[in-house]
Amino acid sequence: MITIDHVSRSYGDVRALDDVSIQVGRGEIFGVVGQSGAGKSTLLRLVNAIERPDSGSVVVDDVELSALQGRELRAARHRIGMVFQHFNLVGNRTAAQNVEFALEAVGRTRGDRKREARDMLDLVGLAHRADAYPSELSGGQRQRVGIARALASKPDVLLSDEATSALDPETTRQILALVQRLSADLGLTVLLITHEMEVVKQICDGAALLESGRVVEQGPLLDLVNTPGSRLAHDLFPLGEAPDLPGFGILDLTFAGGEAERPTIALLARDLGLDVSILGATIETIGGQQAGRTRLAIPGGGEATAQAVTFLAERGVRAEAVSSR
Ligand SMILES: Nc1ncnc2c1ncn2[C@@H]1O[C@H](COP(=O)(O)OP(=O)(O)OP(=O)(O)O)[C@@H](O)[C@H]1O
Repeated sequence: MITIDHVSRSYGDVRALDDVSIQVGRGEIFGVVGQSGAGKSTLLRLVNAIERPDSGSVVVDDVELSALQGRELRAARHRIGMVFQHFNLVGNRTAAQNVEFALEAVGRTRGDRKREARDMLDLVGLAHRADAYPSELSGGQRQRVGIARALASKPDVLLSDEATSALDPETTRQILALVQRLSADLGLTVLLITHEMEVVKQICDGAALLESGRVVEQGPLLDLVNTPGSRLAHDLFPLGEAPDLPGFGILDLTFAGGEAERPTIALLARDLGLDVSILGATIETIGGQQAGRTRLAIPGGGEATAQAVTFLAERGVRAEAVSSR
């Protein structure tokens, strides 16, 4: 649905994007993460056809955006909805009128606009506040209006620019659940940029990590979790600094999919006769499957730790020795 193919974009001497290729399938929710200045907003502007790449191509729904001009370009933009961190609502217009603006842009009649705007607000659970002004709405409600507006022209693609960064954790969860439901119900493809790993964990099917304009990792979330040394996996499931425990080896285990449900650690302790301690664990449901990381202290140091790594590998659990003495 979205194919970003070998795209580069520079501003003067700054190479904001450097040979970036990302594919997002229809109905998929894909997250792009990276530190400030990594190139996330630039990427979104290219997918939104606000800017063009210096080289490479951006194809959305089989249409190459960089080849379009004038009316065709405007029509293609209406196939793409956008939500923003600070909602970007018009302050002296009601929630309904904000949504009607988007419908006016695609040429709906006045009567249709009113009806469709109410329908859209209903879809995001805000029909009862249709006549409220943005200043009378909470942050979460404003973002619901922003989503209703973005989806009013019935786009195939929703782009989200840090849409939950200004919201508290509970409101963030509710807005993400709404986006996930809309994506499933409407077959909407979602590309979101965020610096919040919680967002990626809660709703993304896949993710890419951008660094200085380059993609350093990308893939389906469960594959990333299973990739040795994956930085995204470490960021998704942080265990913090490894403690210094003399006489113990420290092992970080990564579980993804079915292994999380098996009593692997109990087997390790029983079969190898090790008094294993669990120092930390983080387990979540990703794409309907359990995934996470667990940090163990293995008594006996190097040899016992190596034995444990082999034991776990034989059972499909990846273990990395963090430190051993
Ligand atoms: N219009 C512009 N003119 C000049 N430089 C720009 C422009 N837009 C982006 N850049 C530069 O390109 C690089 C990538 O910027 P971009 O805004 O895409 O990063 P980002 O990952 O979105 O950062 P943030 O999370 O802070 O928004 C930065 O070095 C930035 O200074």
